[in-house]
Amino acid sequence: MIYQKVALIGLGLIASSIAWATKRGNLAGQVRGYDLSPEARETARAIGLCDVFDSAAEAAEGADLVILCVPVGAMETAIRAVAPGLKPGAVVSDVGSVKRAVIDAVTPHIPEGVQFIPAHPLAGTEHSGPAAGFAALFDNRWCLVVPSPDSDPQKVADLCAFWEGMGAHVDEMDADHHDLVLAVTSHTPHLIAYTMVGVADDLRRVTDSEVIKYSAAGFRDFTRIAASDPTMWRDVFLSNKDATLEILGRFTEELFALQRAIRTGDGDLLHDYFTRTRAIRRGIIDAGQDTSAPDFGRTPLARK
Ligand SMILES: NC(=O)c1ccc[n+]([C@@H]2O[C@H](COP(=O)([O-])OP(=O)(O)OC[C@H]3O[C@@H](n4cnc5c(N)ncnc54)[C@H](O)[C@@H]3O)[C@@H](O)[C@H]2O)c1
Ligand SMILES: O=C(O)C(=O)C[C@]1(C(=O)O)C=C[C@@H](O)C=C1
Repeated sequence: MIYQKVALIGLGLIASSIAWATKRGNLAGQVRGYDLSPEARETARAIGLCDVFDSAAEAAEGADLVILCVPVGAMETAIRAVAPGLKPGAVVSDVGSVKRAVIDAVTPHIPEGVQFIPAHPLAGTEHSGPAAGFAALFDNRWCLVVPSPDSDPQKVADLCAFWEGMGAHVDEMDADHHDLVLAVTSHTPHLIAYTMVGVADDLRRVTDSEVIKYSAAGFRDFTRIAASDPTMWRDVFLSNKDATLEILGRFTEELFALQRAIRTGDGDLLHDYFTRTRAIRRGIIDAGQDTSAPDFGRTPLARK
């Protein structure tokens, strides 16, 4: 057991997965939780997720670790609600998909004697809410921990051990580098998926239901990603503006180059480009880093 009491603020996909994974690994004596939505609290109680309280302050009372599991734009409200009652020596962490904006929003509200050690598990699905979580979500996935120079090494080690206990591999990263890397690997790809599904939806008006009826596997993958939570992703893009716009600018330039190659019939350019990208994918698989197994325990039935 790593912590006596762990409190989860926001009981959605990530928090509910943390609750199940914590129980599976016997990592805490008690898991406490609160969600702003009365329906989410009711569902969490009904499925026996954790001890659910009717205020954030009560949930965080006496907790050794408080994890903010709310959308990035709600992190400040969440820390304000728990800060006055935090136990001296407690650690506050989060799971937000963006790190710099969360650090800027949360740090000013951390009381004396409490440490804020941000984290981000690189695992998720397109589902949300307390019923969407399952214990295996973090198995063999990365969790990036973002300590500051002031972080107590023992508290960082405990938080890393907690994530490892939930099945994750842990790495430490600087907040700005995290935001740039995630803009490439997660944020911009989501925006492209949202856009592609929007384009198909516009086209559907022309081709009736053909776009959906004959959708191939690649497009179906886009629709899965584009079904992700609108609040979460609105907040991600507004909070990681600079890095996303930088990567989107580069993406647009490449897209124009490929568009031109198609128009001018430059088959060599297209072939060279696709050869390069195929080598990247094969390199990932050869390095044993491919985690895109078809199901990967995503089904809620695998919860316990
Ligand atoms: N979904 C993913 O794939 C994924 C992966 C890694 C990290 N994240 C990050 O994890 C966080 C949570 O994402 P999720 O997918 O679990 O979202 P979710 O929509 O499933 O759950 C978020 C919950 O927070 C609650 N909430 C909102 N404001 C609140 C407040 N002030 N106090 C208490 N509860 C509040 C909502 O009612 C909701 O139930 C986000 O910051 C997101 O960026 C998500
Ligand atoms: O698999 C998915 O559904 C996800 O989009 C998960 C995903 C990702 O982009 O990989 C989404 C957002 C996160 O912050 C971390 C993980």
